[in-house]
Formats: sequence, structure tokens, C-alpha cells
Amino acid sequence: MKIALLGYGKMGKTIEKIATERGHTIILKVDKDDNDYDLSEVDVAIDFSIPSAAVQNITNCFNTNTPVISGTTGWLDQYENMVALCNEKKGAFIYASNYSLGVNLFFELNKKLAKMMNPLDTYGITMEEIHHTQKLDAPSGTAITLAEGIIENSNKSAWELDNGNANGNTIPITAKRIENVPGTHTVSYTSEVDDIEIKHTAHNRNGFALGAVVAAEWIKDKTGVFNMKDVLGL
Ligand SMILES: NC(=O)C1=CN([C@@H]2O[C@H](COP(=O)(O)OP(=O)(O)OC[C@H]3O[C@@H](n4cnc5c(N)ncnc54)[C@H](OP(=O)(O)O)[C@@H]3O)[C@@H](O)[C@H]2O)C=CC1
Ligand SMILES: O=C(O)C1=N[C@H](C(=O)O)C[C@H](O)C1
Repeated sequence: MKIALLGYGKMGKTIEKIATERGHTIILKVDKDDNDYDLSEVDVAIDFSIPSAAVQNITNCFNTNTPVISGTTGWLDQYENMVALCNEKKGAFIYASNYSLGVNLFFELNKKLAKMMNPLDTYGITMEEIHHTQKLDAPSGTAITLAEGIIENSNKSAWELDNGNANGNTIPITAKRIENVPGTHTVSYTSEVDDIEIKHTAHNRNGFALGAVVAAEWIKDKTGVFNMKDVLGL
């Protein structure tokens, strides 16, 4: 498969290594604010860029009929517009806040636990995400997906970045930035008598990158808007 990497930072470089090991060829690398790139020979584009560039990169893919996988976080207020554009252009698109198999299993576990905990009003809920210090967005896209999974399955109405004033209806998310941490997410339920915690710790970026390449292989000849549950059959 001929792949374009839209974003060639930490993730772009890890994806290059894994895609090459799986027999694919990287024929285009874009790493700056330059829209004048040629996607005509590309089978699938993989966007891991920056929040302010993702929408333009994805739009360029739809306009050239190039299937696109996006892992960039921090632009999700535009997601529905991208879905509409993909459908209008009959494109192929996957966005996931986290492409690793482990986190996608964790998403499902989180939803099941939220459903079980919902009637138990003796427990309060908090979330924590920890990432490296170069991360541009907070909370992480993964933390937002986890919070949305809880909201769908409980009487919580929203999430908020923890400012110490959360009321009982919202999920407070603490975002910590520590040198070299690839991504750690914890969901905690706390009562007077005990705590229940579920936690995912990424040891490196290989799981994210492998998931993105598997998603690219999966979407190559498809049309439509999909997610990682479709790819993984969860
Ligand atoms: N969904 C998932 O599984 C995962 C998602 N992510 C997300 O992926 C994104 C990238 O992460 P990461 O690789 O660690 O970040 P990096 O900062 O290492 O890489 C981003 C790269 O994009 C470049 N860039 C800037 N403008 C553009 C543009 N217009 N088009 C293409 N590239 C551009 C940046 O260049 P410059 O530095 O010069 O600005 C930088 O090299 C983040 O949003 C992160 O949250 C990360 C890991 C997993
Ligand atoms: O910026 C990162 O590094 C990561 N970003 C994603 C997110 O915002 O959830 C996924 C992963 O946690 C690493």
C-alpha cells in the first residue's frame, strides 16, 4: 500500500517504522503548514499532525478521494463537519482518539463499569490523564472518549477539566504533563470504604501506530465514515 504521512513527528515516525515492517511504502511525508502536496498516487493518508492542521489535511484527502485515517486530537468541535464532507464527497474516513487495541478494549470495559456503577450513589467518579510535556491539547482525546462513554451509560451530564469545584453531575478530569510519558489514563470510583480504579498505561507509541496502520489497511477499498470498533470488530 502507498501511504502518505500527514504529520511526521513522534507518531509519524513510529507509523513509518511499523508500516514499512508490514510491507507498505511511505510515498509522501508532510510536516509543515503547506497544503500544496500531491495525493494522486496515495492509497491511504494517515494524519497525525497538530490540532490546527487536521481539518485542512482531512479536507484535502476528501477533495482528492483519498481514504484518510486521523489520530490528531484537539479539533473535535469540527468532527460533524468532517463527517458531512466525507459523506458529500463519498470519501472514506476514520477518526479515533486512540488507535491502540488495549485502549479500545479499555473503552468497552469503561462503559460496562459505568453502567454497573451508575445506581451506586455512594461512589464519586474522577479521571486522570498523564502525557508528555509537548502535548498541545488537554484533556487528551482519549480522556474525552472515556468521559463520553461514562456519560452515555450513567446520569453524568458532562466532563470538565478539574478545577476542584466539580458538582455531582460532572466528571472532573485531571490532566498532568510529565516528561516522556506516552499516555496513561485512569478512571476512579471512590467511596468512604473503598476505591475501584481501571487504568491503561501505554509503554511506548507502538500500539497507537500499529492500530493506525491496521485501520489504514482495513479502510483502503471502503467508502464511508468508520471507527475503531468497526476495524477491530468489537
Ligand atoms: N489517536 C491516537 O492513537 C494518538 C493520537 N495522537 C495525537 O496525534 C497528534 C500528533 O502527535 P505527535 O506525533 O506526538 O506530535 P508531534 O508534535 O511529535 O508531531 C506533529 C507533527 O505535525 C507537524 N505539523 C505541523 N503543521 C502541520 C501540517 N499543516 N500538516 C502536517 N503536519 C504538520 C509538526 O511540525 P512542527 O513541529 O514543525 O509544528 C509535527 O512534526 C497529536 O494530536 C496527538 O494528540 C498521538 C498519539 C496517539
Ligand atoms: O498526544 C499524545 O501523545 C497522545 N494523544 C492521544 C490523546 O490525546 O488521547 C492518544 C494518546 O494518549 C497519546
